[in-house]
Amino acid sequence: MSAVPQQATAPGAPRIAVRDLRIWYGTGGAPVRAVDGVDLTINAGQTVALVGESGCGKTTLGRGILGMLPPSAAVDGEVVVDGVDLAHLPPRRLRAMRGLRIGLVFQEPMTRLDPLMRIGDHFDEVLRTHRPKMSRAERERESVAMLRSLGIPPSRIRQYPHEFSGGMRQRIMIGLALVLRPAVIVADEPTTALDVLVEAQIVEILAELRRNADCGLLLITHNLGIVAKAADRVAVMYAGHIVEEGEVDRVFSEPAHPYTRELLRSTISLDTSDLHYIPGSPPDLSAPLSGCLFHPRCPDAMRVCQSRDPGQTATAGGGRVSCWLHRLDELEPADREPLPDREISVADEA
Ligand SMILES: Nc1ncnc2c1ncn2[C@@H]1O[C@H](COP(=O)(O)OP(=O)(O)OP(=O)(O)O)[C@@H](O)[C@H]1O
Repeated sequence: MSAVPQQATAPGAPRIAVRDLRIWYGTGGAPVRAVDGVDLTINAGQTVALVGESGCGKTTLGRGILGMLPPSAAVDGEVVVDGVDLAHLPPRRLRAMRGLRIGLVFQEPMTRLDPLMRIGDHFDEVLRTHRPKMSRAERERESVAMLRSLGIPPSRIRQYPHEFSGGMRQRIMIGLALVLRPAVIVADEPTTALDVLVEAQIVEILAELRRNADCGLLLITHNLGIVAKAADRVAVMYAGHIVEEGEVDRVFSEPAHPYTRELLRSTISLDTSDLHYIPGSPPDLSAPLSGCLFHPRCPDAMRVCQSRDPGQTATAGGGRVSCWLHRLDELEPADREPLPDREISVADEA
């Protein structure tokens, strides 16, 4: 497969910086704090995977970055893309930025491609809207180059979406996001609707994208196998917070947070027939707990964990973790005692 077109941003320069982002949904009762003080940076050419159990806020964070939240959501904090804070842009300027600076890859491409439009016309429309000065010939050249870079023969440019396989349609979606050379692409579960073989192709494309394009990619996925193959860094989300972030290899081989460790254990392994799961369930985000939010389910919980937020501690390789186990030297002996009433939340599950 040939390379995705190159851009001029210095390798490793930040393309997006999310700072203290908070997103909550007003539901009539207490607000649901779906994203609660998230910091995240994605550099040029870097893929950051966002993982965590269902309901921990991954999609809300992705949509917050894209400025595509429902009207019931309120936002505070910063989403800085190439120096512009998107979280505080008026809706019209935000719409212009979206697509141009931030691309989006959806789970199910068929719902996003117009069945009555040829593939070439999809590319043409995107380029015409966002790059009005481009000539027709230039637009066609760009479209053909993009299709070729994604392994789709340019001869198919006049075909309709239904003439492509599911995997090819997803590649076309990736191409439509990439053709504008955005600073960052958000891909929310891009392989969920695909079979295993096609999923492997998409993973390869995402890995290729990481090597050759200089945009940043936020990859939201439940599939830790994909994270291992396609991401540079992983951010582990729990109850609206990023509890651990770091290089994929390091986080997977030496998870610093008990939640990360339990999440990794809960994936089905070919080496074992045991199916491990994390007892209990994530907290109600409209009535957050004090202290570390994972403490009711944490096998390592200490007394301090139920009352005091652990803040963030740097880990090796430029990572970070929010866990008192990494700040033991700051604790009194009484703080370090194991938490006696943890079984309550496990019983809740039953
Ligand atoms: N439109 C909405 N209105 C109110 N609450 C919402 C809305 N969307 C999501 N939520 C709540 O926000 C929290 C985070 O949901 P979100 O979909 O972001 O999690 P997720 O990690 O992406 O889950 P999944 O992996 O199942 O997609 C959940 O408690 C969810 O019920």
